[in-house]
Amino acid sequence: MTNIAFIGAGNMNSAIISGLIKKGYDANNVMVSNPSAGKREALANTLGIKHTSDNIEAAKFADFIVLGVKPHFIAEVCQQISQAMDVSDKCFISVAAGCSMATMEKALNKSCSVIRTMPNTPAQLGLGVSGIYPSKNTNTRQKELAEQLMSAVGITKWLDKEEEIDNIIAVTGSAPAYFFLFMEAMEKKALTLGFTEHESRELVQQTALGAAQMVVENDISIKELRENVTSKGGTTQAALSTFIDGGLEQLVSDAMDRALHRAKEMAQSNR
Ligand SMILES: NC(=O)C1=CN([C@@H]2O[C@H](COP(=O)(O)OP(=O)(O)OC[C@H]3O[C@@H](n4cnc5c(N)ncnc54)[C@H](O)[C@@H]3O)[C@@H](O)[C@H]2O)C=CC1
Ligand SMILES: O=C(O)[C@@H]1CCC=N1
Repeated sequence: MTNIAFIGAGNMNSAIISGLIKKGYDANNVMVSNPSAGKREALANTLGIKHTSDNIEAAKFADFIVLGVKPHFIAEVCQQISQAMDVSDKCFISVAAGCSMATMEKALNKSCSVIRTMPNTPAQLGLGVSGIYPSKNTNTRQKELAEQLMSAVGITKWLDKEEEIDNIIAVTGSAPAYFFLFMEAMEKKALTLGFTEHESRELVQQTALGAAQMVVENDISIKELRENVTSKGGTTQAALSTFIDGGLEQLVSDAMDRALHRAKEMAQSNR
């Protein structure tokens, strides 16, 4: 089994590591590195993986290095590692939004393999979606490993162009938060209707789960599923017309455009 190092013990790397270990990847082959001890130790204690505060130690341990730090730290971490060792046989896989392949390749200063991936936090449950875009220097074995890593935590979509990573951010990377925002709003309203906090959450989460599962298990379109709930002149139609009159579809489209645009802006400032 290949040793994998995760640089950063934050939300995204934790989600991937949890998913990977749940899928049966040997914890002895996984090391996480993070400067502060709290999240790193909690993760290591829960999952039995190795941990360190030293990125160099983690990078020496592994051939496959997952960069899960904020986008503006990616180049700095690449530089730190490439200055400390020969990285030519290593594969760097970045989960960062808004940090380009060119920026990483420059910071690594070697023609090693770099892969950009864009997962999302449902990876924690094995229900993630990851876009994957490999550099020209990535060999078949490294691509297979990337596929093994990301498919352990959900479905994968290999991309032909780097720009498509930004589209994936808008459609899946940021998108769990869109649904959470909607569920939060429903939960708040349920409270005002007299349900307890526990009841409000349970009612909303079960409805969201049921709706998502209906989409998964039915061959009919999402539009048709919606129409099946909507009796003519009934309560659902009354609710939906409020969303439609409020411009929900345009709002969603604008929000996704904003995510896309922000990814490009970040890539410029993280050069
Ligand atoms: N949270 C999400 O839903 C998603 C996040 N991403 C990407 O994942 C990356 C990380 O995001 P989050 O996990 O949300 O952030 P986070 O803030 O939860 O995690 C970042 C972690 O990196 C650590 N760190 C900071 N500097 C470090 C260094 N020099 N060496 C090692 N560790 C260091 C921090 O202590 C922190 O634990 C970002 O680049 C983001 O674009 C991608 C897809 C989804
Ligand atoms: O908000 C962000 O920038 C990251 C990338 C996708 C999800 N979270």
